[in-house]
Amino acid sequence: MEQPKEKDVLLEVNHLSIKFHLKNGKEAKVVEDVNFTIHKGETVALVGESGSGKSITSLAIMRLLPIPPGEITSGSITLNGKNLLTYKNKEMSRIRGNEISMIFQEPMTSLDPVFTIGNQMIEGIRRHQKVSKKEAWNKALQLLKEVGIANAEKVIAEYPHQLSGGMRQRVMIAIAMSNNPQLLIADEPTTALDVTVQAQILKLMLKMKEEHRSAILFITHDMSVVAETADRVMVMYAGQIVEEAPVRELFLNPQHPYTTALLKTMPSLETDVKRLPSIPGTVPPAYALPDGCRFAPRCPHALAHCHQEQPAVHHIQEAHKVRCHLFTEKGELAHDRERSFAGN
Ligand SMILES: Nc1ncnc2c1ncn2[C@@H]1O[C@H](COP(=O)(O)OP(=O)(O)OP(=O)(O)O)[C@@H](O)[C@H]1O
Repeated sequence: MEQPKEKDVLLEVNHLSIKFHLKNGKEAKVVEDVNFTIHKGETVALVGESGSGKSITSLAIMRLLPIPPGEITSGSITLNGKNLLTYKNKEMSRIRGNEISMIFQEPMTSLDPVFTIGNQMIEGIRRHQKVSKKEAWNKALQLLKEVGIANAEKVIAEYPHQLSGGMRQRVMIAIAMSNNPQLLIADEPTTALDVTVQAQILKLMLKMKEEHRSAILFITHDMSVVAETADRVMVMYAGQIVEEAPVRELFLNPQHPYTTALLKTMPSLETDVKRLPSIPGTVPPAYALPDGCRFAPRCPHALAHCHQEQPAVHHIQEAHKVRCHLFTEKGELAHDRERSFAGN
């Protein structure tokens, strides 16, 4: 993909921080000072282990966070220059399913079991477009064909439970694309499917994205999926983005020790899949974050300093940023860290 231009900015998340007020009186800082931009037509992956805050970030963009107990403590989420956080609920329901759509891991949670696929699709289309029932029906049928459902005339009259997991996810993609969204948020859309169907669904999402000229925010914990889909990658750890880079750059030149560790969890042709490494330790809970760098307790390169002070974000290159004490202000390896790397 060509270098995006400033005027092509679609979504801007600035200094977003979110906390949850827990029943035991504690506070959980689930997202902290998250900043990123998505350009028109771009596919951006948000990657990280379970519990890192990926879903909470996407729910905040959709304005679907449970508030309370959730609270957006700072920041803005701007779509086409307008801050979604200032919208009234009614205005936001016009944006949702229209300018921004979302696909979840488990389609049964979004599909209504008591309505046929056709009725659900028509409802969604007519909520945002002034078309007759007949026109909406034809559009639904055409979309089902576009997502590769061969017997669309039969499926349109069926109920969600009558379809396989892969078919339901195809239907969800058809519904998500039915109003030509500018941004599609896909939260682990293939995790529940078997490997062959996963590959088909990923291919289909990218095809639909091209045809409808949408951008995608792709949420996943799977680096292989990132390699196949994304233009740009953001790595999230314990509520913060710790590294961001174009996909090729991230895979060839990862800088954050967490990114390096995540990449090692990726199967390759040479790896024995049964012996795939996992990252030692776990993501700290958002109500008990460590002092200093949040990854320091698991980091093989951590020094005393890392356990005391939060690292700032450094630019390695224009589009490559990393939040780590390994780097000085100029984005160069810090002296003492250079020695630590050399020793490993
Ligand atoms: N309703 C809630 N109340 C309190 N804490 C919550 C709530 N929902 C999520 N969290 C916490 O927010 C943090 C981030 O969760 P989130 O679901 O965004 O992670 P994730 O990276 O998407 O993980 P996964 O891949 O498992 O979905 C976790 O520590 C989680 O326990």
